[in-house]
Amino acid sequence: MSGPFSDLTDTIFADKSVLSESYQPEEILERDEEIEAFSHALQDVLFGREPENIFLYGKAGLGKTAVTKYMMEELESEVEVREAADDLHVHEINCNGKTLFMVVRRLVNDLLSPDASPFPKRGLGTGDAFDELYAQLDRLGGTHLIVFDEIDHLDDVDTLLYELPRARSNGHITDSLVGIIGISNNYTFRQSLSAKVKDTLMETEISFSPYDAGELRTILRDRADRAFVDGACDDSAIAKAAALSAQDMGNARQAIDLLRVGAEVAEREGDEVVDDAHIEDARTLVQRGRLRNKIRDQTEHAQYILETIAKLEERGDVPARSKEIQEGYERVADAYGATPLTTLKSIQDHLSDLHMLGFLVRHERNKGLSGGQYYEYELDLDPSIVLETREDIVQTAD
Ligand SMILES: Nc1ncnc2c1ncn2[C@@H]1O[C@H](COP(=O)(O)OP(=O)(O)OP(=O)(O)O)[C@@H](O)[C@H]1O
Repeated sequence: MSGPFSDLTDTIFADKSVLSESYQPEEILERDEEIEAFSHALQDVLFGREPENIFLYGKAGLGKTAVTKYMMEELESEVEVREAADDLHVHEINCNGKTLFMVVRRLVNDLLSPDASPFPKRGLGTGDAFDELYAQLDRLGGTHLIVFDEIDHLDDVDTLLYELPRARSNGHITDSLVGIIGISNNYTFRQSLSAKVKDTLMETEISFSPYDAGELRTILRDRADRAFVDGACDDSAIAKAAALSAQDMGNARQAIDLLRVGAEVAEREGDEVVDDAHIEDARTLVQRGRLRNKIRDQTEHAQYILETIAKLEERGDVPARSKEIQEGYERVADAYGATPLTTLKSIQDHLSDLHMLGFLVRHERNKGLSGGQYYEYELDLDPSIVLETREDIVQTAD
């Protein structure tokens, strides 16, 4: 019997998971200098000495997390064979959206013995959480490396960076050693710290620069060898994905995404080899995906305004003045059962924000001799993206 799946065979992918976000490469390519600096900073761990603090800086997708995971695994296996090294414990925590209390509490809970009850969410303060953290570190002993991802997002990072690195010299811990590894997208993070912390924090800084097209080609070729059936991906497709990502931000995640989506396009079209044209299509799809997310991030009323302009645009009624947009917006908001914003000024504020965010093009008009100046607006993206995204949002809300 033949069904919808019976004709499907995988002629392109040998192991698609190699192109997924969760895949951890066995080998890190094109980051020799960063790995060298990282090993140097970590070497004290092998001799049972207090680790250096390490801060990694760099924009998204430049390998900070991949390199850190790789270094931690390599260090863990080296520690096993070194007599002078203490037991090594690695802890990882993402600081985005967390308070200092939440972060310290999470660490305490990671360290507690499995039968102990978790540190309470309420009733105790950050000082109590630090006391418990120190007690647990000493209970376990050994060396603890704590990786704080997105450390610049932490609310009271000054306290963390004042307390933890000095825990031993201040006598809070005696039987354990602690090192901090901070990861941040923000190069000015260090400048934002208080003078007290800046003066006392001794750290090694490692900065990750954007990959160039050649480096991205090496990374992609290695992934492609594992991900695809032999001969299923043209070298020129790899070069194209590398070049497009290098032109943008030199982001390896983006380059890998282009390759994966390009291969999916080829597969859908029934082609057996991924080529440049598939990568071009992938770029359009990825860009559309990014725009959709950007639309979803807008407030409800900003989205109604975008939807209004998209509808005006489909009827050929753009560029439009804010008064016309307001009339359309009121109908759109009503249709969703929402109470529309009432003043023209609030619509104009939204329009100005949406223009700043790159959603709208704004034209300045003068009324000639009668004086006065006003603006007209139209979308700076395909109206179908706005309308489709809105439809999706409405459907998932139902
Ligand atoms: N040098 C490299 N060799 C192999 N794979 C890499 C390399 N650099 C990055 N990657 C891959 O690219 C993707 C993004 O890298 P990673 O998550 O390490 O970036 P990041 O700098 O931590 O970015 P973010 O701040 O966005 O988390 C991952 O899939 C990672 O495996």
